[in-house]
Amino acid sequence: MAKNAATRVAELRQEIRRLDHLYYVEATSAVSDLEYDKLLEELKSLEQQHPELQSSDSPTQRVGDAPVEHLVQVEHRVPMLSIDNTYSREDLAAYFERTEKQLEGESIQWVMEYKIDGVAASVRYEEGLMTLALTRGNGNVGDDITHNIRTVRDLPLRTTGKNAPKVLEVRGEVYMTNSDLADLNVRQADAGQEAYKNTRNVTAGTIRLLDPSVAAERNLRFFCHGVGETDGLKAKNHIEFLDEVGKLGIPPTPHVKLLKDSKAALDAVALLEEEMPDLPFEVDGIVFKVNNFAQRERLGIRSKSPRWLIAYKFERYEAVTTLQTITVQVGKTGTITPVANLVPVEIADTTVSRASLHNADEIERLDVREGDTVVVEKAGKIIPKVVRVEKHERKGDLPKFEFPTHCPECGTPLVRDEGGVYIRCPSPACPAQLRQRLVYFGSRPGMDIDGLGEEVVDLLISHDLVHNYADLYRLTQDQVNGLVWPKKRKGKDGEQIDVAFGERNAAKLIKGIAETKSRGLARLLSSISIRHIGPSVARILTAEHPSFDQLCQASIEDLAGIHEIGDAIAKSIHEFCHSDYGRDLFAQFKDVGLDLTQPQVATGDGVFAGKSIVVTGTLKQYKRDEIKQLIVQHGGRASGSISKSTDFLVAGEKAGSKLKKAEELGIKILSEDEFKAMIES
Ligand SMILES: NC(=O)c1ccc[n+]([C@@H]2O[C@H](COP(=O)([O-])OP(=O)(O)OC[C@H]3O[C@@H](n4cnc5c(N)ncnc54)[C@H](O)[C@@H]3O)[C@@H](O)[C@H]2O)c1
Ligand SMILES: [Zn+2]
Repeated sequence: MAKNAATRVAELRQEIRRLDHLYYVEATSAVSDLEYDKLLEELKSLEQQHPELQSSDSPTQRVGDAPVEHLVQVEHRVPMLSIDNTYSREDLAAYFERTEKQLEGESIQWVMEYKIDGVAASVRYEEGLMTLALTRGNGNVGDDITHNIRTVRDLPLRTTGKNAPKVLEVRGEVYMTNSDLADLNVRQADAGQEAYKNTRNVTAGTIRLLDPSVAAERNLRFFCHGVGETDGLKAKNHIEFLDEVGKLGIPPTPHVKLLKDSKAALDAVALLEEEMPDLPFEVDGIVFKVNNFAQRERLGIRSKSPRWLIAYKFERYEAVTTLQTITVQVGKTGTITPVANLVPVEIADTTVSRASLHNADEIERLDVREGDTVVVEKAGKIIPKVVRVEKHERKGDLPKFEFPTHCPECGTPLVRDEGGVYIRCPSPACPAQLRQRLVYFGSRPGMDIDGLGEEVVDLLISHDLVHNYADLYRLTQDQVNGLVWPKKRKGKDGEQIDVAFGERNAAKLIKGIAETKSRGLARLLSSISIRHIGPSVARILTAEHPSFDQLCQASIEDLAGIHEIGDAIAKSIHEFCHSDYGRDLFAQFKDVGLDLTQPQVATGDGVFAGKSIVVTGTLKQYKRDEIKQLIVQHGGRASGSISKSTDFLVAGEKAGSKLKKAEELGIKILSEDEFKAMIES
C-alpha cells in the first residue's frame, strides 16, 4: 500500500509541477482549475495519510509561481501567500465552523469580496511614492515588475491626500476588463495573430514583459484587496483598510460586503453570484475574510495560506462556438426567454447546444446576431450563457435579431411587464404555461393535491390527458394505471423494462384529486394563477362575494371598494370573471363537481380555529360534506389524510385504518357526539 502511495505521490507531484509551469510561467492552462485542484487535493490527502512521504519541496507546501529569468528577483518583506479554496457550500460552511471554533466565544465579522481573476501583485509606496512592484513569485521572492505597474493608469505614482503612511505595501490584482480584451483581440486579428483566450492569461503574460510600452497599450488595471508591510496605517480591520487606501487614490476591490456572522455570510453568496454576470471583469469565485486584524493575527497561518480567509471558487468553463439561431421559449407565468441555439460544443464534459440569452435587453447589450461567433460560459451549476460576441469574426453585415411580437405557442400579442425587463405572453390559456400552472395548482400553497407533483404533471401532459385544470378531475383510474414513465428500469440481464404508473399510485392520485373538490372558492381562485390573486386576496374577495356567480356580478367599482383590494386586483379578477377563458373554466369546474362557494366564517374564529381535522367511518348524524362544512365554519381545516399535523379524528362506525393510524400517532379521537358538543359549546 505504502509503495502504491509513494508511486502515486510522485506521479501527482510531477503532473502538478508541469501544470504549475504552464500556468505561472507560460500563462496557459492544460486543465481546468477544478481538475487541477482535485489533483492537489489528492496529493494533500495522500501526504497526510503517509507522513513519511512529506517533503518541503512538494507542491502542497509551496506557493506556485516561478520567477522569470530576465527579470530581477526581490525578496518580499512580508510573504505573499496563497488562499485555501473550496468548491462546495458544505466545505465553506465547515470552514466557517472550524474558524469559529478556533476563536471560541468571539463573534466574527466576515468580509465578502469577488475573487478577481487576474494576477497578484504587491505595490510598495514609501512616503506616498510608488517605489517597487513585485509579482507574487514563489511567495517569498517575486519578480520586479515596477516598469509595467507604472503603466497601470488607475494606480497613482504618488498617493493623493496629505498623510501618506511611511510605508505601505498594497496587495491586489492586476487585471484587464472584458471589453479591453475584445479590443485587443480585434487588433490581434488585424495583425494576423491569434486571439487571447482570457483576460488572466494576457495579464500574466503582459506584466512580465521587459518593454513597458506593451503593458501601456493593453490598459491594465488594479484592485487592492490586501496589505503587506506597512508603517503608519490606521486601519484596525479590513473595511477600514479599504477605505483608507481608497482615500490615498488606490482603487479598493469593489462590491465588498460586511457580514455580521457566518450564517449571514453563507446567505450572502447568492447576492454576489447574481451580480456576477454583469461585471465588466472576470471573477473566479468569492473570497471570505475575517474583518478584524487582531483576530487574523490570532488565527495565524498554515502551510501556505492564512487561516483567516478562504476562496469559494466557481467551476467555470468557456468555449467558443457559432450561434446558429435565436429562438424564444415561453416559461413560467408566460415569460418569454430568448435562447441561443449553438453549434454543439464540449464544455466541462457536457455537450452544450443551447445557452440562455436572458431577455431582450441582454440581446441588445451583447449585440448578438444569428451567425455570430460567441463565447459561451458554464459557471458552477448555472445554465450556460452567452458571455460575449467575437465581433471581429463577424462575417459581413448580419441582420439584427427581431424580438417576436406574438407568443410562439398561442399567437397572443406579447406585452412588456410594467417597468420590467421581461416580455410575457398574457394569455392564461397558453399551452406553454400549462405545465407550470398545473404544478402550482397541485402544490401545497395551491390545491394541495396528494400525489400530483412535477413528474406526474409531465406524465399526464405527455400522454395528452390534461389540457386544463378541470381535466384533472376527469381522470379515471383506467386512464392512469397504465401510463409508462419515460425512464426505464434495468432488468436482471441489463435489459430495459418499462415502469408503469401502477394501480396503487393511480388510485391514490385519483383520490387525492377528488378530495380537493371541496376546498372551496378562495383556495380555487388562488390556485389558478390569476395575476395578483394570492391566498389572502382570494379570502378577502370571497368573504364579500362567497360564490363564483356572486363574484361575477360585482362591478370593478364594487370590487375596488372592498377593504384591502386595490384597483389592479379589482381589474384583474373582473377581467378574469368576464373572459371567455374564466367563464369556460368555471363552467367546467362546475361540471366536474367542484365546490364554487366559500363557507362563511370569520377566519381564525371558532372551536377548531387553526386545527386540522379528519373524518372517517360511517356517520349517523351528518353527511360527509355537511360535517366538512361544519369543520370549516368553526375555523378548522377538513383534511383527507392522517398525519402528525392532524389535530382531531372524528370517527364514525366501522372506522378502519385511519383510526388505527390516529391511535398510533396519539391523535385525539372524537365521536360524533363529542364533535357535536364541541361545536355547540
Ligand atoms: N488550470 C491549471 O492548470 C492550474 C495550474 C496551477 C494553478 N491553478 C489554479 O490556481 C490556484 C492556485 O493559485 P493561487 O495560489 O494563486 O491561488 P488562487 O489564485 O486561487 O488565489 C489566490 C489569489 O487570489 C487573488 N485574489 C483575487 N481576488 C482577491 C480578493 N478579493 N482577496 C484576496 N485575494 C484575491 C490574490 O491575488 C491571490 O494571490 C489553484 O487552486 C488552481 O485553481 C490552475
Ligand atoms: Zn402564449
